Amino acid sequence: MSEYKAAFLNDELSKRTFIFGLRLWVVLGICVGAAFVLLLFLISLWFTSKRNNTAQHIPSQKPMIPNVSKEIQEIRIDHARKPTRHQQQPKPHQLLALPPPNHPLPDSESVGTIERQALLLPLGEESPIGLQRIHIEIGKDHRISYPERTGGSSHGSGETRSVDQGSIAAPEVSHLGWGHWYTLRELEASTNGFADENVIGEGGYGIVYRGVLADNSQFAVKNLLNNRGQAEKEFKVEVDAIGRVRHKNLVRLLGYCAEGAHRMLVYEYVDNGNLEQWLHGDVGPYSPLTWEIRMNIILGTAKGYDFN
Ligand SMILES: Nc1ncnc2c1ncn2[C@@H]1O[C@H](COP(=O)(O)OP(=O)(O)OP(=O)(O)O)[C@@H](O)[C@H]1O
Repeated sequence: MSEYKAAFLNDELSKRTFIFGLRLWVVLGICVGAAFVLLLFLISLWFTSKRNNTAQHIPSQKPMIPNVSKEIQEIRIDHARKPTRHQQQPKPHQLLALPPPNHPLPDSESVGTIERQALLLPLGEESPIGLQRIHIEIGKDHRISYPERTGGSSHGSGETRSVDQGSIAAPEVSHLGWGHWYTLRELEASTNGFADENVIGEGGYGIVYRGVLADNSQFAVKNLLNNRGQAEKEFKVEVDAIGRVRHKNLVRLLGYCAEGAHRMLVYEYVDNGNLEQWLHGDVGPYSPLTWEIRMNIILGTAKGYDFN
């Protein structure tokens, strides 16, 4: 019986069809192959659409990866006044300028070759952005000369509004060795009087505001809290450690303001958010930080801590 069936099947499959006279088993084979290819195609389509949906869940206000807004150049500073290793420890937010994936990281040797460099502008020069700057020369005694100040704090809201003209005194801090001295009035004007809507963050030592200069460039100014003289301490450490150093993994300190009891630090503005936001913030169901990016963050952080 089974032999009969096999012979019958053989006969049937060997019959020629109307499709180019091909035998039935050939046609069936072609159909099975085509169905298999179609199935593979549909599966790949499904995977592609799933991936696209995932990408759409990532918030659009943030870039896919924390790109470097711009490269921070290294500078060479005076060896004799090189801060101690302890002083140079940058804080996490200062490592915001993260290297993009595949970006070659600086080797610590190239960063560590530090020499004297004149960084500062002539005394009393009026800057193109309308801010009067102090000029400090890295010289033998590292002293700072202050231009004659006229006028004082005049507008704005927030805690600095209470500062009247009479309370504006020459900074008591000297021997800073570096920096641009901004007046309280100038910083008030560019932060809309330290308005709440200009707040971009708050740390353990003070509130950070976004400021906009006349040429539309932005900066970040940290108004140091003065709890039991903490502002003065933090101010000195920050200016001494960061002020004279430029490194691609460190946010650059542009200058400072020291008037009366007020101590403020002016940084370049880095619009990348902070590391905590990227690691623990609302970035959607899937973090855009790939392992490669995470490795670069870790390496960049380590390099930032070790740029002696
Ligand atoms: N230069 C900057 N550009 C843009 N945002 C900044 C800048 N500096 C600070 N911020 C924002 O302000 C927040 C607070 O910064 P801040 O330096 O005061 O605190 P911190 O470093 O996070 O903590 P702490 O000072 O207590 O160690 C940062 O997390 C960051 O979001």
